[in-house]
Amino acid sequence: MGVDEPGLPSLYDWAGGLVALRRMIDCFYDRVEADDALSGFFPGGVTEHHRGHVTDWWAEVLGGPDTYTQRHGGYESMLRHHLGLAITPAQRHRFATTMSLAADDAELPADPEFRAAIIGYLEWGTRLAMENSQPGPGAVEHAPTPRWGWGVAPPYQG
Ligand code: HEM
Repeated sequence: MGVDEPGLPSLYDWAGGLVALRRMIDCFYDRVEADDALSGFFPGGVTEHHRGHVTDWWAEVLGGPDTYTQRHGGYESMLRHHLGLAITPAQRHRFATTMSLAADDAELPADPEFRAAIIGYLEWGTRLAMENSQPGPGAVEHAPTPRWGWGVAPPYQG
C-alpha cells in the first residue's frame, strides 16, 4: 500500500512491481545509449550495475521496498552520482521525455492517473538532478529517499 495514502495501492504495485520497473529502466537506457544528447553521460554503455541501482531507486520512490536506502547508500549516494555532471536544460528535457517513451515501450499501465503521477515525479526529480549537477554548493546534502504518491488524481473509487 502507499506509504501515506491508506486505501490506495502504491504506484509501485500499480506499475507491476520490480519486474515492470526494471523493464521500463531497460527500455530507457537502451534509448539513452542511442541518444546523441544523453549517451555521453554513459561512456561505453549503461552497466547492469547502474540499471539495477536506478530500478531500486524508482521502486523505493514509488512505494516499494527500501532496497536503495538499505543497500546502495540512499539519497546521499544518488546525489553524489549527479554532482558535477552539469546537466543542461535540453538534456534534462530529453531525459524526462525519453522516460515517458520508455514507459510506453515497457507497456506500463497507461491510465492517465498513473502516468500523471510518474511524470510529476520525473519533472521534479530531473529538475533537482539538474540543479544539483551544477558547479558550486547548493545541493541538499542529506534527505530521506522521497516517496511519491498519486497526488490530486488517484484512481477513481466511485
Ligand atoms: C528523476 C530523475 C533522476 C533519477 C530518479 C535518477 C536516478 C539516479 C540514481 C539512483 C543514480 C545512482 C545509481 C547508483 O547508485 O549507482 C543515478 C546516477 C546517474 N544519473 Fe541520474 N537520475 C535522474 C536524473 C538524471 C538526469 C537528468 C541525468 C542526465 C541527463 C542523470 C544522469 C546520471 C548519471 C550520468 C549517473 C551515473 C554517474 C556515475 O556513475 O558516476 N540522471 N541517477
